[in-house]
Amino acid sequence: MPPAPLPVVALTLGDPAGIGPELMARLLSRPEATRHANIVLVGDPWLWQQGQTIAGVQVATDAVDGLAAVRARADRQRPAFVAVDSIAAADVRQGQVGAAGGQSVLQVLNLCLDAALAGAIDAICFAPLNKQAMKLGGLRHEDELHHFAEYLGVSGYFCEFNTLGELWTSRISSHVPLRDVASYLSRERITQAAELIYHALRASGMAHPKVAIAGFNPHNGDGGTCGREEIDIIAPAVAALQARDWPSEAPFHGPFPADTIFLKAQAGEYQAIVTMYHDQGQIAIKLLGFSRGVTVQGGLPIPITTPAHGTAYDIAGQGRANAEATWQAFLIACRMGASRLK
Ligand SMILES: NC(=O)C1=CN([C@@H]2O[C@H](COP(=O)(O)OP(=O)(O)OC[C@H]3O[C@@H](n4cnc5c(N)ncnc54)[C@H](O)[C@@H]3O)[C@@H](O)[C@H]2O)C=CC1
Ligand SMILES: NCC(=O)COP(=O)(O)O
Repeated sequence: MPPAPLPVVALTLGDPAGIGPELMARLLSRPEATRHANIVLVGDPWLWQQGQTIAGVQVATDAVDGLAAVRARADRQRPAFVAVDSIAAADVRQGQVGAAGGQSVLQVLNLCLDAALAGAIDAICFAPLNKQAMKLGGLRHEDELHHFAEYLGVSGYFCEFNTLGELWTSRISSHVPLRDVASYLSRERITQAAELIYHALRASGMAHPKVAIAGFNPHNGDGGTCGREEIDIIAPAVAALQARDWPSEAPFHGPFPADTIFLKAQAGEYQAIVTMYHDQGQIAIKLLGFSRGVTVQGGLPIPITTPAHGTAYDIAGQGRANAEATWQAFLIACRMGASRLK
């Protein structure tokens, strides 16, 4: 029997002024990488070379004309390389925000999104980008996920999943100022974020994921004396979820005080937590495993993953970046990409 086809997974170098090129060089220097996917790296040749130099590795690649040529390659033992001309070396100041860097990231990601829409690739794993640079470089949305959703024509609920091994989180609000967060809370958004992560975990192979819904105010609002969002919005959303027709016990529970729910999830009681805002989930996930955290862009028609950490400008160019989260993001992209081929 012929071996199962490998998913075509596109990798990008991320923000040129950050640690992304170094991370991708470390990732691709692992010989086992090409056993998980038919890999195609998309980037500027000078930047790829710089990343390898910083990481202290050299990785042989096969030049291909475009992303459409990758699936049919005979030899997948080396990553394919699609060269782009998105930025000049003279326009990059390592460790500094730059509009040219943000524009370059958008150009490369759009190329990958076009390839995904054309069916030429099965998943994308991107190295960290810098949202400030991207906004300077032309991003019109609060973050890249909103850009992806518009580009791919998504009409349903989408949000980042932050994952650490078997523990996943979804969000009601994301890259918005903290003072605006309360205005994002609604029964509809909470039920959609809960169902989205439930179905994503089921699709990833978990038969009966249990989902906890976090509260919003300190101590879950202390019976309404410290904020009413739990009573007015979150508890009714959980009740609406529980009232639906589930094959066995309803998989949704809450709201729970946000400062302790991660302890229960860590003990295995829940596999997912719906968080109300970015740092409610991310502080916990990053404390539990900074070097393994992965962000999955949830609700999109193709899998897109990235490490949970960012561009780390303070250590860019120093050869000190830990590539484990990038490796985990790559493995998730490979798994999700492979499941689309079945
Ligand atoms: N995957 C992505 O595209 C992500 C991008 N970002 C973006 O990154 C930019 C900077 O974000 P920050 O909040 O400063 O977080 P950051 O994760 O870039 O840096 C926070 C601290 O963690 C350290 N760190 C991060 N990654 C590391 C690694 N692989 N190895 C060793 N140390 C590491 C940094 O040196 C720094 O001290 C922002 O524009 C943000 O939007 C943030 C998270 C994810
Ligand atoms: N660029 C991806 C990104 O910023 C996701 O990180 P986070 O919002 O999950 O912290």
